[in-house]
Amino acid sequence: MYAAVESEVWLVNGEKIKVAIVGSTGYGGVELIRFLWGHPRVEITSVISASSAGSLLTEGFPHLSEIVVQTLDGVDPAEIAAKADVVFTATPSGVSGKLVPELLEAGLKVIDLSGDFRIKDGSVYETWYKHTAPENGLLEKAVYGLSEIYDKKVEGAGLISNPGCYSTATLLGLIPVLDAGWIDPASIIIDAKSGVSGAGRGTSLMTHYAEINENLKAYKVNKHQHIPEIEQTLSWVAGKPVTVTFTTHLVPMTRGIMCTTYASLLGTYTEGDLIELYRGFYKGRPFVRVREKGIWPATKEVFGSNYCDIGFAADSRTGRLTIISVIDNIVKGAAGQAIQNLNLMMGWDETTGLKLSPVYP
Ligand SMILES: NC(=O)C1=CN([C@@H]2O[C@H](COP(=O)(O)OP(=O)(O)OC[C@H]3O[C@@H](n4cnc5c(N)ncnc54)[C@H](OP(=O)(O)O)[C@@H]3O)[C@@H](O)[C@H]2O)C=CC1
Ligand SMILES: CC(=O)N[C@@H](CCC(=O)OP(=O)(O)O)C(=O)O
Repeated sequence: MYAAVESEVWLVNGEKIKVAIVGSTGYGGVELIRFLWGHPRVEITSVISASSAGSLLTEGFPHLSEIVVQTLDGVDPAEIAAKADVVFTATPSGVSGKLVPELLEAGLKVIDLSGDFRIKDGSVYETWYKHTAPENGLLEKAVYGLSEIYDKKVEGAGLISNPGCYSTATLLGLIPVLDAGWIDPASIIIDAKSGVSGAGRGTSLMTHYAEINENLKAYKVNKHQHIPEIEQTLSWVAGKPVTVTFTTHLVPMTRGIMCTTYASLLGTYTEGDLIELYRGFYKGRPFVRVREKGIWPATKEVFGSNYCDIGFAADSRTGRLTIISVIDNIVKGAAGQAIQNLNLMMGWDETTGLKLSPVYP
C-alpha cells in the first residue's frame, strides 16, 4: 500500500543509500543481510570481517549465494566510508566501543547492535560490561533506539545504539503500564527466557548441543548486562529511579525470547482496561501487537519477524499483573530493530523492508 507511493518518491528522488555491515559473519550480520536484500532503498556495498577478510561470505554461508557476491572486506574505517553512507556494527561489546568512534570520525552514520553505547553513565557500563566505557561525549550523543518509544530522537541521528534483545521485549511490555502509573515501580520482577542464538555464533560449553538439548538453565542471575539498560529506561519513564529483579534462562530452541513480567497493580484494572491502554499507546506502531483477553503470545508466533507480541493477565485475587511479551531475538531484538531504526533515521516508513510474516510452524 504505502510501498507504491514510497517507491515512486524514491525513484524520483535518487539513488539507494549504501550500507556496510561490520560483523557480517555473525548471526546479527547475516540477519541484516537477509532483510536488507529485500529493502527497496538500500544497497549493501560492503560486508566486513576482522578474521576472514579476502574470502567469500558464502564460503561460510552458502544459503546467501544469490544475495552476496562480494568478498569480505577488512575493518578499515576510511575504506568503509569510501564505500558506504551508513554502517551497521554487529560486533561484540568491547569491540564496538573502540571501532564506532573511528567510523564516526570517518564521516559515517552508525547503528551499533552491541551494548557499548546503551548506558549513559560510563561507570555503570564498566561495572556491568567489564570493558572501558567509550568517552562520555559519545555516550551522550548516542540515541537509544527503542524504536516505538524514541522514534523522534532516532530521526536524523548520527549514532544509534540498538537496544538489547531482552531489554526490547521487557521494555515494550512494561512501558505503557508504568507510564500510566498503574503499577508500583518497586514491585517489578522479570522472568526472561531466550533461545541459544542469543549468545551469538561462537561455540561455548553453555550452548553446546549436549549441554542445552532437553535442558533449561538459569544464568547471570542478578548480574545480567541488560539490567542497567532496563532500569535506565524505566527510570526515564517513571521520572524516578526504578530497580528490577531480572532472571534470564537459556531454552533449548534456536530463536525467540519470552519475558514474563510481574508487577503489583495500584488500582482495580481489568484485562480489558489493559488491552485498551496498550492498543492506544501503540496506535500506528505496526510491529507491536496486543493480544485479546486470555490469549498469550508464543515465541513461534513472531519467529523470523520484527513483531513484539504482548498479552496480559490481571489477577484480582493477588492484585498482581502478569505481562507476557515475545520477540525474535535476532530480528526485533537485533537486526530487525536496527533496520527499523535506519528507516526512522532516514525519515522512511518504519516498516520498509521489514514486512515479513512470522515463519510458522
Ligand atoms: N544474537 C542476538 O540475538 C543478539 C545480539 N546482539 C548483539 O549484537 C552483536 C552481534 O551479535 P551476534 O551477531 O549474535 O554475535 P556473533 O558472535 O554471532 O558475531 C559477532 C561478529 O563480530 C565479528 N567480530 C569479532 N571481533 C571483531 C573485531 N575485533 N572487529 C570486527 N569484527 C569483529 C565476528 O566476525 P569476524 O571474526 O568475521 O569479524 C562475528 O561475526 C553483539 O554485540 C551482541 O551482543 C544484540 C541483540 C541480540
Ligand atoms: C542467550 C544469550 O546468551 N543471550 C545474550 C544476550 C545477547 C545480547 O543482546 O547482548 P548485548 O547486550 O551484549 O547486546 C546474553 O544473555 O548475554
